[in-house]
Amino acid sequence: MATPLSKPKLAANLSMIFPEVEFLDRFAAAAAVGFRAVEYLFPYAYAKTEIRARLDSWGLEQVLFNAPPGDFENGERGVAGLPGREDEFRKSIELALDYAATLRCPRIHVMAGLVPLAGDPRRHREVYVENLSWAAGQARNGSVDLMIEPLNAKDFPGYLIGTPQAARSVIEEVGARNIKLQYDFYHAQMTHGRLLDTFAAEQDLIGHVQIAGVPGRNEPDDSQEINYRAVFAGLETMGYGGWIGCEYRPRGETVAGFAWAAPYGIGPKGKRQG
Ligand SMILES: O=C(O)C(=O)[C@@H](O)CO
Ligand SMILES: [Mg+2]
Repeated sequence: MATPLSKPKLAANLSMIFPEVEFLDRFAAAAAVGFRAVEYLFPYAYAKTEIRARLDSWGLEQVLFNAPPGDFENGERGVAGLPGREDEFRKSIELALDYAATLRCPRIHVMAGLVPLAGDPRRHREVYVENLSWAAGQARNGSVDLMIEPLNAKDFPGYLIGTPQAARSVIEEVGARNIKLQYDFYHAQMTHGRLLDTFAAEQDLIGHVQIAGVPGRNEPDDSQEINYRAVFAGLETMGYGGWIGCEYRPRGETVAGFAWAAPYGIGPKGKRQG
């Protein structure tokens, strides 16, 4: 059995965990079980000062959120790679950077978007590279890194970036040091497996990590395909010291599902990670 990573830096994904309480109350819930950092999809329905106040009240660090993704409710998954949406993209980055400054958040996930069946993937990729090049310049002023994340094709059919290799080729073409890869072990297992090998191959670009069990995207525990004790041990061996977002859908009540996280100080008796 792999030795647990001595102290994986776990961040609570407030879009997925603690659905029992309202969004703004999830900050308190995360702190109460021992988290000291949070991430989530979108803050834009709330005043940035209100979120800042929650972070301060509970002594939490904001480590990631997403740029506005287009019409998310109606299925859009980002506009960065959508031809004809360049103005909207620029406004979305300006808004995200404004929130990032107040939330003191060093990372923004920029979703690429879906290529329609009749679309030309090469054209979408071209627009994606152009948009990211512009956004990287804007983000550099605020010392923010922009993340791009390969998403699996079962949950996100048509998503422009499906593999770490595709992400790498975009990042290298943009050539900006503040564009990084968000490596989500859930999507990686759903798409290609060989998790630690592929992580090692891309590690020079990786700026953030997320986890969930496969196949259900539930708690990352022993009932699921991925052995996270081995993953955490591998990350430690490779010297990954960044945040690990807990981006999963609890099967039941969130706190009752934290048995997997107890060795890392998260749970009903969770003490704050040092
Ligand atoms: O679904 C994921 O995985 C994410 O990290 C989101 O930011 C995109 O839906
Ligand atoms: Mg993810």
